[in-house]
Amino acid sequence: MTPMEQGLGKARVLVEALPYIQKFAGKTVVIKYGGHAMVDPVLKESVMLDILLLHSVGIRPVLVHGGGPEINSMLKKVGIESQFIQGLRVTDAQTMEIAQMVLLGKLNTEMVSLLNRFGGKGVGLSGKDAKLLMAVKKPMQMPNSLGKMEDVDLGLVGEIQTVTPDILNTLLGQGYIPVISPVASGEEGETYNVNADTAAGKIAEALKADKLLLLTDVRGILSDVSDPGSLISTISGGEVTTLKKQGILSGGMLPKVECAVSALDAGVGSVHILDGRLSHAILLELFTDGGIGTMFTR
Ligand SMILES: Nc1ncnc2c1ncn2[C@@H]1O[C@H](COP(=O)(O)OP(=O)(O)O)[C@@H](O)[C@H]1O
Ligand SMILES: CC(=O)N[C@@H](CCC(=O)OP(=O)(O)O)C(=O)O
Repeated sequence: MTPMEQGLGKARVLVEALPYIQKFAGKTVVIKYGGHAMVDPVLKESVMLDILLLHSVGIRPVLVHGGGPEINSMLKKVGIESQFIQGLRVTDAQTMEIAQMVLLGKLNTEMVSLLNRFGGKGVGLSGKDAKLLMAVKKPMQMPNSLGKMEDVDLGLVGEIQTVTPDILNTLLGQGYIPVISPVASGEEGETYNVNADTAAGKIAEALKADKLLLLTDVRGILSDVSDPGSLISTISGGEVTTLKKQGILSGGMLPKVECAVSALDAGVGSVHILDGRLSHAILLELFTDGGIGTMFTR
C-alpha cells in the first residue's frame, strides 16, 4: 500500500466515525475496566488512550477500575487465600487493608499517571472521597447442603446505600477524568470492599449516564462459557433471570448482569459487556454500527 493509500484509509476511518462522534459529544460514559483484561500493560495503555480520545471529542468518560487478579497475587504473597461467594471476595480486616492498598495505592495511581502522561487530566478517587459511595455490610443468603437458605458472612463486603455524584459532576464539568477505586465508607467510618462492576453500575445510575461499558476477559455473555463462539449479542432482564436459573451465569458474571439490569431499570441509556482483551474495544463499541459484546435490552 502506498503512503497516499494508507492516508486515505485512515481518513476514511475518521469520516466513518464522525456521525458517532457527533452523536456522543457531551454524553457521559462510565467504563468499568478490571480483571484479567487489566493485567496486560500494553492493553492498559491502549485503554487509557481510548478514554483520552473519548474525552478529546467531547465525551465525559468516568473510569471505575477493578483489580481482582492483582489483589489475589498480593494476598498470595502474604499467605492469605480468598474465598469467593457469588463472585464476591469474602473480606476480613487484613484482606480489606491489602485490597485497599492494591486498588488505591497501586492501580488507581498507575492509571491516573498513564492518563496524565498521555496529556489528559485524570483524578484518582475512591468511593470514600466526598462521600461518593456510602455502604453497609452486605447481607447474603445461600442454600445449605439441605437446600435451606442460610445467612453467610461476607465480612467487609459493602452494599452501596447512597451515591453522591457531586464530586464527579464538578470534575467532569472542569474537564477532568475521574478514576475511581471500588472502596466505600460506612456511616461509622468503616471501609467496605465493593465489587467494581456494582460500583460502576451505581455510579452510572447516579450520573444518569448515557452508557455503561463493562470491560472484561470474555467476549460477553456466553451461552456455553467454554465456547467463545456462543456469544449472546443482546439480552433482556427476563432472559438474564432464565440463564441464572439454568446455572449458565456464575461467578464474576453475576455482579455484572445484576448491575447491568439495575442500571437499565434506573434509566442508564445502554449497558454493554465487552471483551477488554480486544484492542480498542471501547472505540469499536461506540464508533461503529456493529457493536461488539453483549448489549442489554429493556
Ligand atoms: N455465561 C457466562 N458467560 C461468560 N462468562 C461467564 C459466564 N458465566 C460465568 N462467567 C465467568 O465470568 C468471568 C468474568 O467475570 P470476572 O472474572 O469477575 O471478570 P472481571 O474481573 O473482568 O470483572 C468470565 O471469565 C467467566 O469465567
Ligand atoms: C467484593 C469484591 O469482590 N471486591 C473486589 C473488588 C475488585 C474487583 O471487583 O475487581 P475485578 O473487577 O477486577 O474483579 C475484589 O476484592 O476483588
